[in-house]
Amino acid sequence: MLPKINPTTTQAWLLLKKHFDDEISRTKISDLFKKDTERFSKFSISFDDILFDFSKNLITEKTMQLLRSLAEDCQVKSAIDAMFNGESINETENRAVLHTALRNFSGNPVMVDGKDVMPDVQRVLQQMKSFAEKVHSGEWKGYTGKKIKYIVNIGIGGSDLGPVMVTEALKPYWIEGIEPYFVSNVDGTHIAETLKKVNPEETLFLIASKTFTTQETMTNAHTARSWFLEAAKNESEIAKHFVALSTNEKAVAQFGIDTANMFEFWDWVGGRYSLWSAIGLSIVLTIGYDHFEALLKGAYKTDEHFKTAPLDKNIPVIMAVLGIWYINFLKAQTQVILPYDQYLHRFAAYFQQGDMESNGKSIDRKGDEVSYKTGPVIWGEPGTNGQHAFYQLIHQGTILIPADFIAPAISHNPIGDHHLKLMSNFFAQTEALMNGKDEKTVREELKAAGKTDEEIKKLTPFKVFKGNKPTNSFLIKAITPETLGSLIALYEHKIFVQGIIWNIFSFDQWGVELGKQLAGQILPELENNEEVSAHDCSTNGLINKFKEMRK
Ligand SMILES: O=P(O)(O)OC[C@H]1O[C@@](O)(CO)[C@@H](O)[C@@H]1O
Repeated sequence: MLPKINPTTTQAWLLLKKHFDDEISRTKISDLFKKDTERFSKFSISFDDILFDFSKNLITEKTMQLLRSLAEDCQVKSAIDAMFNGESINETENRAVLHTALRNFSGNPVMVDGKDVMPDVQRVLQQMKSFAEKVHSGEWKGYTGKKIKYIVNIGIGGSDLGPVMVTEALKPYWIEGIEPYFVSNVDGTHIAETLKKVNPEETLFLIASKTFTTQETMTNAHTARSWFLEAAKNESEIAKHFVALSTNEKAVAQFGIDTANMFEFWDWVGGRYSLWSAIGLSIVLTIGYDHFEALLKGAYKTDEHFKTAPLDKNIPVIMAVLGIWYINFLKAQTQVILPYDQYLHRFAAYFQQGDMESNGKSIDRKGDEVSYKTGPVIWGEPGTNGQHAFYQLIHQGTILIPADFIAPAISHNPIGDHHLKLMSNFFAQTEALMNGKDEKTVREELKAAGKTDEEIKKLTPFKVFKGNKPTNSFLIKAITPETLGSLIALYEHKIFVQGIIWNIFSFDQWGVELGKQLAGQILPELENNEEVSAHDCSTNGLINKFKEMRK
């Protein structure tokens, strides 16, 4: 069981509040750098091919000591051990939380309810490996004897976002002749547009669903099945073109997929933490098993770091407590993730589910309403595009937005001077956010530009940058399967630590149920032309207008 400590009752929380009021509220990050030339070395950590620089945060050594104390007061270390040891820390669903077991290369067992789960984990990994080898070699053929070329993953949320993000991030590693596609939305456009790009003879559908009951996925799966049978005619051909990734063998069989073509995973794997499991089959088919294993090993390295590093040298713990510092003491409500790497264009989207579905909670582990802020809004776009979209607000807006900057030192596409220009922006933005530009400098620049005194007086307020905007920088040697695995796991564990300190349960998602439930009630109302009146007048009005528009 997890500790049930209200963080606001800890001594560290009270001291942090005083620390902010007495010191930090009047501190400038740029001044801290002026006072301490060793600041970068004090507040950065090298972790294999990843440099984590957190020196451009609004923190002092005292801040970090107090934040570490907060983690200690909230018993973060024992919670970490409880997770890795397979305790049922997902208490509302009475499940363990063991996505870490999926990438456990220690050789040690992982016990769930008295059983070592590692033999099953390794069996499924081997099943994924040998299946992918058959597909890639052409041993596995479609119903007309052709090799598989198109992989269509049908899934949503954790059964989609992870495979999409990883296959996009690792595009340089794609296997020649394999094209992955992902269908998630129940909007018919999604599958319609995808099916235009593939053909039945060369397409393998992966029906990815932990529960195998999700409306969007089942609807898309049945549409794909009908589309396929229009060409193949015989239901016996389905087995060559449909496999299932699920925990629900019964539902898979009921759908009509041979359970021999099922790649299983288990209820102790959360959907948003499942890319390491059978849900990752689309990744294996796209980049090959060896690269998928490297991804797992990268995450495993982070797991070992997370388990063993002291709290003040523990990257996920530092990421987590910095987030709490900004959310609970400096009143930030969002966190932006800015990967300066086009291949990582779905990285922020992935952690929208990972973070917001984990920590978007308002009831604590005792069942009481929390009295403090919890999970932030996660958002972001690749650099430099974000600079031309929303950096105005980050630089000169009225809300504090802590930012994570991520970039590879080495590009997979070293064309001309593109990468140096990208990186010059990466370095410049965190510097600009920290230092800003003061009034004196603005006036001098305007004067040098030949502006009149009147123009200078008028323009200066708009051109001042207050600065003092906090950022983290992750400088990665190159985005490879291994470094990507490590990076993803860093964020996973950051989310875990924040949930522990916020005294919430990060591994259930009851908040997604009500909408689905009401949609199930409304759907039959849409299937006839009768006027509805069972809802509020807005919902009634909208539904009735919808019907009118379609006449
Ligand atoms: O994998 P499945 O069972 O189809 O669930 C898909 C997604 O739906 C949820 O919103 C839960 O209902 C996410 O947590 C989950 O990743």
